[in-house]
Amino acid sequence: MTLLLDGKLNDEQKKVILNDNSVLLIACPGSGKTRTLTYKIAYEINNLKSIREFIIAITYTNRAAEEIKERLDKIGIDTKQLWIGTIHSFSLEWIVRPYHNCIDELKFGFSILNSHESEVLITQLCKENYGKSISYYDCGFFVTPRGYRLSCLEKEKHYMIEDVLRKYFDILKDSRQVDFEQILYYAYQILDKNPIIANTLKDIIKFILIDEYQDTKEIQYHIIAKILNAGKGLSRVFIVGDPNQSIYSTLGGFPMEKEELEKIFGFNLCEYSLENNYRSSQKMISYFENFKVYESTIRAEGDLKLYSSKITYNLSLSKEEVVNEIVRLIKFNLDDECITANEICVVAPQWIHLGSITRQLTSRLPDCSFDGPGLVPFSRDIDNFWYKVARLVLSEPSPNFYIRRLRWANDIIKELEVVGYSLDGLTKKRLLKIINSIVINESDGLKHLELFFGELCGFLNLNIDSYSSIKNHYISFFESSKARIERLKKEGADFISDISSFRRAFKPREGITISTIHGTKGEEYDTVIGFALLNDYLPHFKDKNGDENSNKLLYVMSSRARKNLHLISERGRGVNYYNPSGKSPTPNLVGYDFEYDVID
Ligand SMILES: Nc1ncnc2c1ncn2[C@@H]1O[C@H](COP(=O)(O)OP(=O)(O)OP(=O)(O)O)[C@@H](O)[C@H]1O
Repeated sequence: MTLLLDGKLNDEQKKVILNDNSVLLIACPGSGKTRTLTYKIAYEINNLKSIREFIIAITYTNRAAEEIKERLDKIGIDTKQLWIGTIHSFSLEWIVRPYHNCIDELKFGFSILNSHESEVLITQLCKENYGKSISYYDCGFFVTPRGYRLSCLEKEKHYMIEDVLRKYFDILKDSRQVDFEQILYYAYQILDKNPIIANTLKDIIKFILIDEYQDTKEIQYHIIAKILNAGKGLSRVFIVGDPNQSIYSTLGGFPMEKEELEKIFGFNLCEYSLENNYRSSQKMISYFENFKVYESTIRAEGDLKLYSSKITYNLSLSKEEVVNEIVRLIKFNLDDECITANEICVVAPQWIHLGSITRQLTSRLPDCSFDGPGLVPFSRDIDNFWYKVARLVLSEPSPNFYIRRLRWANDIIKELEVVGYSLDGLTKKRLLKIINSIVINESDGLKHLELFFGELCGFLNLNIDSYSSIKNHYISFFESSKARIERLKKEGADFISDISSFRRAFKPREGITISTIHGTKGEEYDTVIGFALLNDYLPHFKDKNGDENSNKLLYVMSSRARKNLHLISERGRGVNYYNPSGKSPTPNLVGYDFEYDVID
């Protein structure tokens, strides 16, 4: 395939792509996983024998799916026979929607409860039944082939949570609603009880890719296994990830062992690894290798291989001095290291520390802009029809985004077709033109969208009262966005309801990023500044596997940095009667004997 000769792939990557068997690929940080996946998909699309065959690529987030789609567009690959998205979307589109009549609870139809609606319902049940003893945040659960498991680490709360969830599931059953986790459960049940369905799917699905397998849940492996098993080795799989970066174990994610994968799939996997890191300096790699939980080889191969990284660790500051120190480090990176603001990321282990630091940094560095945590004023529910429309309303109609926006317009057209709206010659290009032509003069973001949607419906002659799912999505989009804006305003983000905050969600990354460590998964920056690296936060005080999980988080955080890394374990946080000197530094950092740099 000539595409593989375009010089963008190294020999390791090429070998993996050209392997025509099923593959397990362990890819170290910065080894070009996304590039390898993109070319592998291109290669497999090229090898399909019939127009009825499909390739399925399962990504951890919708954002990763978008990125791969865009890269395929760029290299000119026709993606008609590719389906790419999260396991939830796959399970819904390919299994639960087409075969819901195999499940008693769903056979008379069902609707999807989005995460906001689920939060409202569980919050109400907690309050009604247990006052303030438990909250929505205690009630996290994930499904397994044998039923659901709670993610709350406080065992003494479990009997209350189980009671609330029982009531919650009963309400969902009576109202024929399904939440996100249940999509996986029902998909598994459908395949498990009806082997003929897996048999039909295996004839269409010739190849399945799973990205970030280290964060894949047991039930997800088993859903895929049902299809592969039916194929008796004729449908192939390509699994890629890095066990050292498995940071979602509380949500049930884990890297399944090769032997176990082979057992459930019913065939052998060829194991490969990508060991060249194109991101970081050798010094940075040597630093983060210390946090490895699984053995692996990592070689610096990028342009920054010999870069003289600054790696600092400060444990003497008080919490009152943290902002000053972060400002000093940002200025050092901007002024002395000539690093741009876009390439700096400030991280902490938990959300609670980020709101106030964003506000303080914004006022201390007025010339810098910040891409803060959760600063998106509407809910990003990818399955919501009006979210899909909002993406087009809020993104810039520039040539750079034309292909992406055309694809988004196509998603809307498909959705309109599904609900039975007569398209009457409406194409994606025409829809885009209509949207680009609408002008609304309203600075409040939600009002702006309301007016825009109204105009658009007028143009399309679309009466939303005639389409129940579109109407429900409308209500849900505005209700969840209002709730989100209220919460963000309470946290001090007064500017959040302005249309400019809405638009920012679809602009390329701008300014200094502020994020949790989890939120930096898959990202890369020149400089990473980590603070609140303290015992109880990292590792979390209830984490029974704290030592291993804190190593993995430190590994993920440090491996995002290309050039510089600055770590801070400040004193004086969490001071109380029993703990007058506050939380101590993260043990895995204090115990690491490294010759840190000092920046005067
Ligand atoms: N063959 C190659 N030659 C040179 N650079 C490459 C090659 N493959 C990938 N890269 C570059 O390496 C960098 C890291 O790639 P990418 O972000 O895909 O890594 P990753 O494996 O997903 O990392 P992580 O698991 O840490 O998120 C990117 O800047 C990418 O352009």
